[in-house]
Amino acid sequence: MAKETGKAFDLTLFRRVMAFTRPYRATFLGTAFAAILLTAFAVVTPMLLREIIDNAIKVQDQPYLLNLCLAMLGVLIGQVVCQLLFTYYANWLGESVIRDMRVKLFRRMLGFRMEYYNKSSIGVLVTRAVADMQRIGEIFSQGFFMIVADLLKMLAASAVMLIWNWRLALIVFAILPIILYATRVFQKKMKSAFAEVRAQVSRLNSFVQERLTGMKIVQLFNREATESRKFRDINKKHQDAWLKTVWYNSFFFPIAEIVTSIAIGLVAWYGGLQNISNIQTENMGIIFGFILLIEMLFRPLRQIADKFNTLQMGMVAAGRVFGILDTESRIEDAGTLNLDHVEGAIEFKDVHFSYVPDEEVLHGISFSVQPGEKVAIVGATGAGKSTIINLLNRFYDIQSGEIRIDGTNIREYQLASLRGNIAVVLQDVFLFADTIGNNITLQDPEIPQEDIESAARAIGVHEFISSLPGGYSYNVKERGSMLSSGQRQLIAFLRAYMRNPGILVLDEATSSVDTYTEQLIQKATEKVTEGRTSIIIAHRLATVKKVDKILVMDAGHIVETGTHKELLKKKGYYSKLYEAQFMAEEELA
Ligand SMILES: Nc1ncnc2c1ncn2[C@@H]1O[C@H](COP(=O)(O)OP(=O)(O)OP(=O)(O)O)[C@@H](O)[C@H]1O
Repeated sequence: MAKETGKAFDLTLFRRVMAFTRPYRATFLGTAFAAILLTAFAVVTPMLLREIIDNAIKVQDQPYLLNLCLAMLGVLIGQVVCQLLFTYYANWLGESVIRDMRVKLFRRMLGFRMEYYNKSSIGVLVTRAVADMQRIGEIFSQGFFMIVADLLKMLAASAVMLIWNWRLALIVFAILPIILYATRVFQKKMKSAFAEVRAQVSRLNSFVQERLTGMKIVQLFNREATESRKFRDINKKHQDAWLKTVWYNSFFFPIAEIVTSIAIGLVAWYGGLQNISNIQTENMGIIFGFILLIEMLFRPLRQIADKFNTLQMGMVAAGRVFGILDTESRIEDAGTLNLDHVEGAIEFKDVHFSYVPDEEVLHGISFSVQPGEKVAIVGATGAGKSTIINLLNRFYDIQSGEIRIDGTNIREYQLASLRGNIAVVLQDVFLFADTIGNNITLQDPEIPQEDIESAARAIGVHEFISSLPGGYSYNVKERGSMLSSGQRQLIAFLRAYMRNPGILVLDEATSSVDTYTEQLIQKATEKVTEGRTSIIIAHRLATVKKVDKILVMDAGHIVETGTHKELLKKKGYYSKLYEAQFMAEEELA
C-alpha cells in the first residue's frame, strides 16, 4: 500500500504517478520540449537587446536595427505560441492522467466488499475521487513541468550573466540569499495560513451540509437563530483565515519587487561606473540585458517554492489515492457455475457469521426453503434477519458453515450470476436522482417501455405511476425524495419483478403507509412472490399469515419454525412477538 512516507520527495511514488502518462508519451515529450524552447526564447531576448544597443543603436546601423527588431518580434511570437502550447498541453496531460486514474479508482470502488464501506467515511472517499484527483492533475499543470521550465530559465539566465560579465553576475548572485530568505519566510507563513484556510473551509462545508440535511430538525426545534449565530462565527473565522493569506501576499510581493529593483539598481550603478571609468566600454547593452536576465532569474525563484508545494500536495494526494487502489477488498469471485436456470432451493447449514472479528452475529443458523416456497423471517430488532439477506447474495462471506442454492455452495456460482438471479427489495429503497423509468430499468436501454408498463400493470402499480406528473418520466430527485417510502418500495417491487428472478428477497418496510398504498404493496407482494422462492423479512400480519413457513429469530438463533397457526398454538416466543407486534393490526382489521 502506498503511504505518506514523510520523505521530502518520494521517487517511487513519483514514478508511479508518471507511469500514468505512458499512453500520452508524445504529449509528454512535446510539453518537455516546449519547456526547453521557452527557455531558449527567454534567453535570446536579452541577447538581442544587447545586440540592438551595442551594435545597432550605438553605431547607428538602421538596416541592422530593423532586422534585429524583426528578430525580436519573431522571438516574441515564438515565445507566445510556445507558452500557449506548453500551458495547454501541460494541463491536457494532467486532466488525461486524472481522468484515467479516476476511472480506475471508481472501477476499484465498484468491486469493494460492503465491509470496506462500513469502515470508510463516504466523505473521505468522495474527496479522494474528486478533490485529491484535482491535486494530482496539478502536479502536471502547475508543478512538474513548471518547475523544470523555471529551473532551466534560472540556469540559462545565470550562465549568460556569468559569460557576459562575471563581476555584475556576482553582484546579482549576492542579492539572491535575501530573496531566498524572504521567500522561505513567506512560504512558511503561507503554509500555516493555508492550513488554517483549509480547516475553516472543511468546517464550513460540514456545517452547511449537516444543517441542510437535517433542516427538518433545525426547524422543528426552532434552532434557526442559534444555527445562524454559529454559522456567522464559523464564517468569520473563515474570512479571518483568508485575510491572513492576503496580508502575507500583500507584504511579500512588494518586498520581492524592492529586492529585484535593488539588484537592477546595483547592476546599473556598478556597470555604469565601469563604463565611466572605461574599464569596459561595452557595458550599455549588457546593463539592459542584465535587467531582463535579473527578472528571468528572480521571478521564477519567488514562485518555485509555491510550485514545489503544489507538487508535494499532488504527491500526498497521489499517495492517498494509491492507498485505495492498492486496497485488497474484493469479494472472491472464483466460482464458475452459472445460476441461470435456478430452481430456488435454499439451504443454510450451521452458518456462523460476524461482521467484526470475535463478535458473532449468527450462531449456527440452519434452515431450508423448498423451490417456490414463501418463507418469512420474524424477530426483534438486531436479531440477525437482514444479515441473512446480506449473506445470501454474498455481500459478506460467512466464517463457517455452508449456504447452498439448488444444492450447490453459493461460492461456486459466478458472483454476477448469483446476484443476477436473486432480486432484493430493501426496506429503505434507494432511488437515483433520475426518472422512474430509469430507476426501474437501471438505465438498461434494451428494456422497452411496453415491457415496463405491462410489468407495472401485472403487479398493479401502473395506475399509481401514471398518476404522477410525467408518469414514467417523473424525476424522483435525490434519493427518490419526491416519493413517500411506500411509493419508493412499489418502484423497487417493479424493479425486482422486471428481472424475473428465481429467488426474491423482500425486507418489508416498517413505516406505516396510507391504506391505498398498503393495498398496492400487498398486491405487489403477492404478485412478485407468486411461484418463486421468496424470503420475506416480515413486519406485516397479512404477510405472516400467508407464508408457507415462518422462521423466528432471536439474538442470532432460529428459535422456532412453523406456520402462523402452528406457532401461535405453541405459545412460545412467536406468540409473544405476535402480541407485541401484530395484535394491534389484527384488532384494527
Ligand atoms: N455492517 C455491520 N457491521 C457490524 N455489525 C453489524 C452490521 N450490520 C448489522 N450488525 C449487527 O448485527 C446484528 C444483526 O443485525 P441485523 O441488521 O441483521 O438485524 P435485524 O434483525 O435485521 O434488525 P432490524 O429488524 O432492526 O433490521 C446487530 O447486532 C447489528 O448491530
